[in-house]
Amino acid sequence: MGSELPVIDVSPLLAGESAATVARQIEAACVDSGFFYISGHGVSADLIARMDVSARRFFELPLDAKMKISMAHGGRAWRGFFPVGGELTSGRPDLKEGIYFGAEREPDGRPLSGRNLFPDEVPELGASVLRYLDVMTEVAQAVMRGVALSLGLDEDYFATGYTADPTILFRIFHYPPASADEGWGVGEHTDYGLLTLLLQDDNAGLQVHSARGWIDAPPIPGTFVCNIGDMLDKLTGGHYRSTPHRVRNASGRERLSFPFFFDPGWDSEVPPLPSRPRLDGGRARWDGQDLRAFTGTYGDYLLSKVAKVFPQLRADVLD
Ligand SMILES: O=C(O)CCC(=O)C(=O)O
Ligand SMILES: [Fe+2]
Repeated sequence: MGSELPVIDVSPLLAGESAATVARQIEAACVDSGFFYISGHGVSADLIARMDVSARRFFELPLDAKMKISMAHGGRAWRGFFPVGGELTSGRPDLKEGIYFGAEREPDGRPLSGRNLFPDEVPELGASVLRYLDVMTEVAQAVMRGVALSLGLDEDYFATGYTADPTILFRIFHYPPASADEGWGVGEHTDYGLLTLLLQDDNAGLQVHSARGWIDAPPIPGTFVCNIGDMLDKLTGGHYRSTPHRVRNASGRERLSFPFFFDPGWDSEVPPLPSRPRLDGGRARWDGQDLRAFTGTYGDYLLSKVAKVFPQLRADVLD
C-alpha cells in the first residue's frame, strides 16, 4: 500500500552532510500537511523487532498481570499501563490499551518526571525501551536540525534552546481489531509538542486530515511516520501545520504502534519565532483553538491537554 505523503531520506542530517535538499523537502511537507515519512534514520531493525516481540508478550498477559504496572502506581511521574477505554482522546474512550514511558530519571519535582514502570513478567521490555529512547532522541534531534534549516535558522537552533532538555514521552499502544461502528482506536487530535516519530507494525490504521481530505498513512517498511505538533505550528505562526489525525484498526489483526514524542523543555515558553517566515492569514485551526493565545510554558500546555484525555491526571499529578 502506498501513501500520498512524501518519504524523506534524513541520512544527510544524521551524517552531518549537506542537508539543503532535505530541508527543502521538510519545508514542503510541513507547509502541506505536517506529515511525512522518514527513511535513512539508521535505527536497527533488530532493536525494533526486540521491542515489538516483548510488547506483544506484555499485551497478551492477563489483565491483572498488566495492572501490576497500572498508571495508578506511576503517581506524579505519569507512567505505566492503562486498559482499553482508559484514555479519552476526543472525549470518548479510545479502543486501545497502552503503556506510558518517559525519560528515565530521578523525579525532579516537576510533574511527569520520574522513573518508568516496567513489567517483571517481560523483563526484556525495559531494556529495549530504554535503548529505543536513546536512539530516537538522536533521530529526533537530527530531524529538528532539518526543521531548523528549513526555517532559515541555524541548524542547532532547537538543540541549544527548546530541546536542550527536551520533554520526552513514549507510548506503546495495542489496538484490538475494531469495526467501523465500534468507534476510534484514537479519536481525532493533534499532537502537542514539536515532533512525533511513529513506529507502526504491519497493520494500517492511521488517517491524516490533509487539505485534500482524510488520507491513509499506512506502514511503509523501514520508515517512521513523522509529524509536527502544536508547538511548531505556534512557533511558525501556522506556517507549519499541526494536522489532525486519528486511528481505526480495521485490519482484523492486533495492531501495535509506538509513538515517540519529542517536545520543548518543560519550562520553555514558545512564542512565535523572531524570523517567522510568512504568516498564512490567520488560518483557523480544526478545533477553533488559537495557539497564539497560549502564553504559558510547554509544561502548562501539556498538562492542560493531558488532563482532558486522562481525567484522573488532575488528582494524581496536579493536586
Ligand atoms: O497509533 C498511531 O498510529 C497514532 C497514535 C497517535 O496519533 C498518538 O499517540 O498521538
Ligand atoms: Fe497523535
